[in-house]
Amino acid sequence: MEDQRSSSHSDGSATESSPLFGRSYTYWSPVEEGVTLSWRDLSVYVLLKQKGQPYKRIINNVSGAVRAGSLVALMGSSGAGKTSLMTALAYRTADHTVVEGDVLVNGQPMGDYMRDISGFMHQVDLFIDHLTVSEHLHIMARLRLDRRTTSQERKQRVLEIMRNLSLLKCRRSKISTISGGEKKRLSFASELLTDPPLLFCDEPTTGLDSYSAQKLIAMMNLMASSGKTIVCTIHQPSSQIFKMFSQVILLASGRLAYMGATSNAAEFFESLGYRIPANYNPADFYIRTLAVLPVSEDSCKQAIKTICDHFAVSDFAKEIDVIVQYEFHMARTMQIPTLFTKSRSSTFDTVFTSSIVT
Ligand SMILES: Nc1ncnc2c1ncn2[C@@H]1O[C@H](COP(=O)(O)OP(=O)(O)OP(=O)(O)O)[C@@H](O)[C@H]1O
Repeated sequence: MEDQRSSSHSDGSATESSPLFGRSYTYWSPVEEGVTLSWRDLSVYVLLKQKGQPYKRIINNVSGAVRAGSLVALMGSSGAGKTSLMTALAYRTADHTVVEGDVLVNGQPMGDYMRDISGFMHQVDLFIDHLTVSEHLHIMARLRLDRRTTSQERKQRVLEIMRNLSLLKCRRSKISTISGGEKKRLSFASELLTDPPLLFCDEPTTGLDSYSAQKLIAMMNLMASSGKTIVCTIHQPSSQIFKMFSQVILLASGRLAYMGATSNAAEFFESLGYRIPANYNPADFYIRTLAVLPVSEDSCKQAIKTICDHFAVSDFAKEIDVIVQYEFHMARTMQIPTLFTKSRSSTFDTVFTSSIVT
């Protein structure tokens, strides 16, 4: 039987495959193989423009990995750092933001190519209201698809996307007249035109009724099972929607409170004495447990710190760490430089260590 870890090409060159993903490291092709995203010691800072406190740390030294074919829920109470972490992983941070740490995409340091291999669905839909659904998608196809794509191929792609996202029946409707659910699906469709292997979605279900939200996440789940990697920030998913996510990342005050299989989160919280009451939505329970309530701010912060500290040394964290270490080890073995620092301003170095507000 062939050894899964190593094989050789017809040209005799050695190939090392990840025992975790069966992926080759001798060439880099996220489109063919799906994307595994891994990050190590990632921190995000924002520029405050205040005297004496120029930077505030909003993501605090987190490491993690998301496998190809996963649908990941990035959750936490308001202000926990969900959007900040996701935009950093998507290489789409704002100018006033500094990201420190390493992010690898299938063992390669992330870079400007992220825009070519990933889609980003924004929380707020930006459309020209008087266009029809079909017109909007044709314009987006012209802008986003490879220049060599023929007009016939573009038409075909738009038709296929409308069919897959149940937009055919409203294709001739002006965007101003379609429903909230249809708008969300149109926004998602625009990101899917180029068929990116990696998708980031910022609160895709906000403003949707439960049926439309479930339908959208079910579509994402289907896409993930065909190999895409999809990361979503999400607020208050129903139990049914929450179960559709294979992995969950729980953030609290910029730290990791849990990351791993959605189905294992309850076990971790239970090990710390937080048992989900019967008939309670697990997603709501985690968010409540990690919320800082104004009436008991200090004790909430202490409880959150305890949870994050326990998670950092838990078996769940070790499991993730194995993947992260492996990805970085392979990058090192293949002599790929992993250092990644985005939008680091020249003033950053001089003020950095003395001025961080956490
Ligand atoms: N430009 C900024 N200046 C100062 N603070 C900021 C800035 N951007 C973000 N923050 C703070 O960083 C923290 C994390 O923000 P982020 O938007 O990532 O949180 P979130 O979990 O996505 O929140 P929400 O669920 O409310 O959208 C918040 O406390 C926010 O106020």
